[in-house]
Amino acid sequence: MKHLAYLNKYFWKYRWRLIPGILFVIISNIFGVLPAPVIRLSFDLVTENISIYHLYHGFERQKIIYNLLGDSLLLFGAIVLLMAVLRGLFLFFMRQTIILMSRHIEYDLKNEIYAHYQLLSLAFYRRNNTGDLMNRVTEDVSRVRMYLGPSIMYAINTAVLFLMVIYAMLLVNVRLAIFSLLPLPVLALAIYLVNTEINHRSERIQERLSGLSSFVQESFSGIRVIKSYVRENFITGSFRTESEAYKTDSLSLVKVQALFYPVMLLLAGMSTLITVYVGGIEVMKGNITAGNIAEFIVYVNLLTFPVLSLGWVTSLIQRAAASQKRINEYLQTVSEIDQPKAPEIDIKGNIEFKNVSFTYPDTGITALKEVSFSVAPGELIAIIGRTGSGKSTIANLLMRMYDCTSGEILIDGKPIQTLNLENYRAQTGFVPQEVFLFSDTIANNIAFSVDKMDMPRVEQAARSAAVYDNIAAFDEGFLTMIGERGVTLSGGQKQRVSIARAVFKQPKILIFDDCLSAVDTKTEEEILNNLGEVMRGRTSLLIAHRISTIKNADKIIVLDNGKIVEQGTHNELINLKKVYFELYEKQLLEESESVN
Ligand SMILES: Nc1ncnc2c1ncn2[C@@H]1O[C@H](COP(=O)(O)OP(=O)(O)OP(=O)(O)O)[C@@H](O)[C@H]1O
Repeated sequence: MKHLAYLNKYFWKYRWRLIPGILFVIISNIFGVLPAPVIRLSFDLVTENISIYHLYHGFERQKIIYNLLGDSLLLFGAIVLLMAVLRGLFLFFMRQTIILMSRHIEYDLKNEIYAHYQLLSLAFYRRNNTGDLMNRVTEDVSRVRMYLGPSIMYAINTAVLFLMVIYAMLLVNVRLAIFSLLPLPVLALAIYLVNTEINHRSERIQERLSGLSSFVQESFSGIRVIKSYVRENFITGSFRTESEAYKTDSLSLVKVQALFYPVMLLLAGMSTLITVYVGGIEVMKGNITAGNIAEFIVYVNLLTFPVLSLGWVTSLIQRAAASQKRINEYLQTVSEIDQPKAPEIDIKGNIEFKNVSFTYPDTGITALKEVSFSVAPGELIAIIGRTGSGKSTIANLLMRMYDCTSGEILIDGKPIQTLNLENYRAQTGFVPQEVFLFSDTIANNIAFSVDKMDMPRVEQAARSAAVYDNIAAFDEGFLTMIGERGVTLSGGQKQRVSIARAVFKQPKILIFDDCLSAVDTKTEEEILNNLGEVMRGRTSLLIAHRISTIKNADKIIVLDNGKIVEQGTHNELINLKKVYFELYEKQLLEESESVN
């Protein structure tokens, strides 16, 4: 329950919906209880007057008594009807305030969680899977809403009604009151147990369902592999097994649900039965009137639904508390990357790594060891090395996706951690190794860094990335949709759109993480020539595997197993005749073999 206390700030925010809501609950219950004494009056009226009516048998007066009785009953009926209408009206207001409040809070909470997600570091996203992150904004928030809306509403309703009805019952007859209320706690407990079991089984079904959809999603994504390995039958079989488990669980849920209504009706019926039996004895003793029995039956019926909802509400609150606990875990997670409130400055592009070592927090892999190098503004630095040698890690640290474990990274002589993070990232263009494009138009993908579209700049960026002609060849040009429901770009086209996105930003520092691997050497040359223009006056960091890509760099760093093993210009490194030279020879050999 303490986890739900987090939501109290929202109750305060929406207090002018909650307080009238509670008032409407009270008023609607008054109109719910009042018909009971009216019904008692009308019952007693009939029983008392029926003998007088018979007494005047054969007399003119009998008709008058009959009419009088009829009129009075009609009046009582009209009063009961009016009360029901008024009760309905206030129930409507109650929903309009409390349920609406829950929807507003649901909206606020979703936004709060999502905004918090945006602040969290890359390491957080590595630690948690996407499905789990999504569930907290959707499923968990929906469960919390059930607490904020229906649970609170029914809980208040039950409390108010209980107080009113039990007070009214005790006023009439204590013994009858105790007897008629006796089965209700049993009813509440039974409903709670059945409900818990229903929730338990529903949860299992939900897990099965998400397992099933993940399975289907993965098999559709990997359909090419499935077909080429002729595994369709195997996959269909696996799907059938998953579906079978889902069916079995669904059937077991239906069995428990089938129990729900009979148990409820049986126990509610017991209350009425006891009321009539004990009430009858009390009438015979002369303690109460027959009208009181009718009145009590109305009371018992009034209490049945709140008692039912008590079990339901308890399990809803339990589920909401578990969900809020999960939500709080994320909301209380703070990003490892702190964002200092430093002033915004224009960076020049001087980069210096001083004895930088880095260990990935989630895996404990030390990816960089005592790395030191510096780049002057406007220089092009290239990094080459075997896979897993730590090249992308340098790019990650430079984008401040992580902070280094030891050593220091200086930008224009200032430690990177002291810079205004948003301002710094806004002046840095990053082309990641794994291309990611949004399901949107090509133009919007390229102009992702700005709110307002600038078509000439988009076209220029596309030219620099040597992808302009490809885009122009599409029927809708830059307005072509890409992604799930749009055209599928080739690997090389995607890489170039991704480059155009970074170039569009016109940043002070450009980082290309192995982003020319999917283009042929001719296109690579074209891109590098174009980028030569773009990169003038900007510091660039080019990560690559091919020496042809980087040989014109001002400085080349050769990484091996997280350490810098050589650094210098292409000619200097060739003259060293060590690691770089060997790599060069090997690549030349591979090229001449592929030509032959
Ligand atoms: N997000 C991560 N979390 C944990 N470990 C990581 C992460 N990214 C990389 N590593 C590990 O760090 C080491 C260096 O990886 P990195 O991606 O920097 O190499 P790379 O030189 O860019 O390789 P490639 O050329 O294959 O892209 C590897 O051992 C890798 O397994």
